[in-house]
Amino acid sequence: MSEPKAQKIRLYKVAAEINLSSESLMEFLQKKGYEVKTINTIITEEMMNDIKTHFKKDIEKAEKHQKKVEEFQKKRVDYVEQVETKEKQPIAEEVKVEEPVQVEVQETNEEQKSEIIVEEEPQVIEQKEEKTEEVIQPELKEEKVELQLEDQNIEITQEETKTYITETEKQLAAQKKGLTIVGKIDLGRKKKKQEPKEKQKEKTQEEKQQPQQQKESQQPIVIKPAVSEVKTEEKDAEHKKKKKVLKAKKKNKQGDETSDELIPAKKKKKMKKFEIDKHEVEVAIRKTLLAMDDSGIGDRAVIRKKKRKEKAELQERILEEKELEKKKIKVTEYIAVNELANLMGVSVSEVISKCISLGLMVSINQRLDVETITLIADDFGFEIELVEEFQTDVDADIPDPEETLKPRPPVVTIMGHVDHGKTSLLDFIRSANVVAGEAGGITQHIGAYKVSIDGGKEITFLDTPGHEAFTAMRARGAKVTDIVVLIVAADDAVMPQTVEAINHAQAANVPIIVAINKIDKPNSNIEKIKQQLAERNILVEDWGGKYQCVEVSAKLGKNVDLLLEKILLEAELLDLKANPDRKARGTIIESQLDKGRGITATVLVQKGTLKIGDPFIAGVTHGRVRAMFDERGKKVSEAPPSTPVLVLGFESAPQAGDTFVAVESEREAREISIKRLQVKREQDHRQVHHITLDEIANQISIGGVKELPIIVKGDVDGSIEALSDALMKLSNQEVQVKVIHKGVGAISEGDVLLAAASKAIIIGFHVRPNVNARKLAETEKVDIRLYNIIYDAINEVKSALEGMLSPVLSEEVVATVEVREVFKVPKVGTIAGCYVQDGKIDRKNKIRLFRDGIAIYEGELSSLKRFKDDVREVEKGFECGIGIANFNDIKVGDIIEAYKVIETKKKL
Ligand SMILES: Nc1nc2c(ncn2[C@@H]2O[C@H](COP(=O)(O)OP(=O)(O)OP(=O)(O)O)[C@@H](O)[C@H]2O)c(=O)[nH]1
Repeated sequence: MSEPKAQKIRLYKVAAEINLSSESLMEFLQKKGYEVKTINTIITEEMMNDIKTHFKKDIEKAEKHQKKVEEFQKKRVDYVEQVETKEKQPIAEEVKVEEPVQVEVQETNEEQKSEIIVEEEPQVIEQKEEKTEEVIQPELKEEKVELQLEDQNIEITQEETKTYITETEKQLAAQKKGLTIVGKIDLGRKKKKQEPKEKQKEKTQEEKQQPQQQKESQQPIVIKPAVSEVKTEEKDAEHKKKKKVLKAKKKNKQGDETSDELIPAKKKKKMKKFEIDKHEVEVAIRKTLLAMDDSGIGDRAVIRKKKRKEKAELQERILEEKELEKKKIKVTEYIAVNELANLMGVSVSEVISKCISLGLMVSINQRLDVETITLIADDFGFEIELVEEFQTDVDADIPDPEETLKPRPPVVTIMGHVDHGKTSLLDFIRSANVVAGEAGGITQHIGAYKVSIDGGKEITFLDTPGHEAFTAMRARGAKVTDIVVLIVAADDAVMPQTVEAINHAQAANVPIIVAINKIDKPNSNIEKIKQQLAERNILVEDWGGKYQCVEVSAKLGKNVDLLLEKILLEAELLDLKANPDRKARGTIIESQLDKGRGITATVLVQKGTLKIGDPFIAGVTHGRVRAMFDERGKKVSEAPPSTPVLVLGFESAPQAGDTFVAVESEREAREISIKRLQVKREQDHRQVHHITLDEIANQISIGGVKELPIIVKGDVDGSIEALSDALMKLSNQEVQVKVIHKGVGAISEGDVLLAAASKAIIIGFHVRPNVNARKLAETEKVDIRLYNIIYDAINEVKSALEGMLSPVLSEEVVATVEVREVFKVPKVGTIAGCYVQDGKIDRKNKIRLFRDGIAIYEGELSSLKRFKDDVREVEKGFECGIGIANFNDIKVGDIIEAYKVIETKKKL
């Protein structure tokens, strides 16, 4: 009992003590915010306080009741003592049979006590038993024997009751530890419930019989108490004792038929004092029993089992749903390959190879259509859910009625391997056009331009950068391109990127015109190129194929006009038409951050006519056309189909490849933009989540992958895409390059924070960090690298990656030297006179000293001399003097092996 309160007070016990079901108490505590899981939960002091406050009335009631019981008990004990004192006096003869009866009385009391104050019971019982024996022994032994024989049943009952009481007492005593709230009535009741019902019945009947027995035995017993009340009680006890024999007999013969009705009203009145308490107790017992019947131990176990089962089922269902949820990915149409891979938590290469197996040549940043996305997702066991916001009416590309269509210029993309002459060709065409057109116009790079050919015809060229890393741009080019000019240098050959270009064009079902360039070069071999193209299923016209072919010299401009003619011819065949009299619709070619003008983007209008003041939506951004410029920086007010224009008025930078749609009102534009942004945010969020998963998965499969997270910021969207693409391509099984963020604009504090959090480096292409970002980068130790040339960025990252690959250290023995003499030089130490047997020993070499074939020292040279001069190296066949740093124990016959450590960086 002296244990601290906080210990071992379990919920069910407290519940019992305040006459409450454990479940109700649990519910109460749970509502209070406690973590209560079972009825065995230990009640903390805090909980106890809450309980006390909330169940104040119940506790008070219980306490009141307890007090009453105690009072009663006290009186009872006093009375028993009185009786006992009297009995010990010579009234023995009359009270011969009294003892066992007294036990009976006590038994009844004990029962009550067991319900009330259990701790005291064992003593009471024992004492009384002893007393009984004591009294009996000197008295009529015969009777006692007879009584015992006759009363076997009763004796057994007594025994059982005692055992029961002792157990109850023990349990309660254990339960009582540390509890201050009394009110043990329920506990007793609880235990009582466990007692066979018959026994309870018996007891109740015994109790009920008492007055009757009293009545019956009243006459032969002479009792002398002075106070009438005590007298009555005494009589009661005596009668009970006497009647015990009768009762036992009765029991045997008639069973338990005695009822309350048989009790005379008078006696009942006299008993009232006890019966009030008794009644209360009985009511309480019945209540508790009723409550317990509802949730009896057996029932509770079943309920618990049921609940557990239900819980398990629910959890299983949740898990299943989660699993299903996991297998469901929300995508928007034209999601890029890498985004799709991230969403599915698979590697990009897996998605790409899946695309290839579907006959699609794709790059990392290439956007996919719904059908492809569905097919790929299905292959990886994912279900796709198309996010509607990206498919609003605005996006629905409703075909225009035939009669509204008018011819439009072809959009041409020049593709080819590096250095095969793309830029030269584009430049020649442009410059020739400039000369032919408006002289003096300053050519601006806007990613696309339109040229006018003699006869009023026009061709729009997409000026996609010619670097191999610009795969994404090419892919995007193919989406808006009507014709691809495949350029192959006649002095070179069909190269990997030539093949890639062919694949892209064919995948997009875009006709190809072959331009064999550099025919002015003496080593040019046109036929070889045609041959190689034929091997790739590109059979040129003069070889009997369908592909138009022009042999040009971009440098000299030779046959360039012919090429343009062929383009127009091809366009005619394609019968390119668009409705210029509708709201414009096009594609973002690239977006830039212009110092003076803010965010600008090149839009290639594909349908309708874009006018100044038009509200528009482009990807997740929107705006209103504030101004438009052509590639010469000339302001234009209208842009008909196939016209590239630099548009001002974007709210934020759009992405290359985004669809540009002019809408009726700015409000509509804003609403769609907000919706799209929400979807995008959700997607980004999910993507980050999946990247993490991907990382983990990869880490497991690869076994500790090292990775380099990168943030790419640049001035032009196209360059960013290309750079990111190229950087990600540097990934291999050992090192993963992850572009965790990319965007147009200066390097901001946000970028630095992101880099710090992700241990990423920032690559700025044509952009710089602002002052705050620079300061933050210094404190956060974030590496910001700025480049103006794409190659440099790629090469540096490549070397960074090589650095990350643990270098391979190897040794190379460079010389074997024999010690032939040993000199002790004061203040210097031991110098060995040596002969270089093999190789060439260098002053910087590391050495190992072998004696009898065993390496006894490893270290460095302290001196290397030829005669008296210090030398850097000594060659085979020469003598030299060698001093070993921190080592003097050199002996004649020792062999010095000189070696150097070679650190080989693993190449990607
Ligand atoms: N002799 C000769 N040289 C050419 C011709 N066309 C291009 N060149 C040269 O080839 C080199 C590469 O030409 P570019 O136009 O830069 O090639 P590119 O395909 O645009 O190269 P990237 O932009 O790096 O992809 C330059 O030095 C050009 O001068 C040509 O018709 N004849």
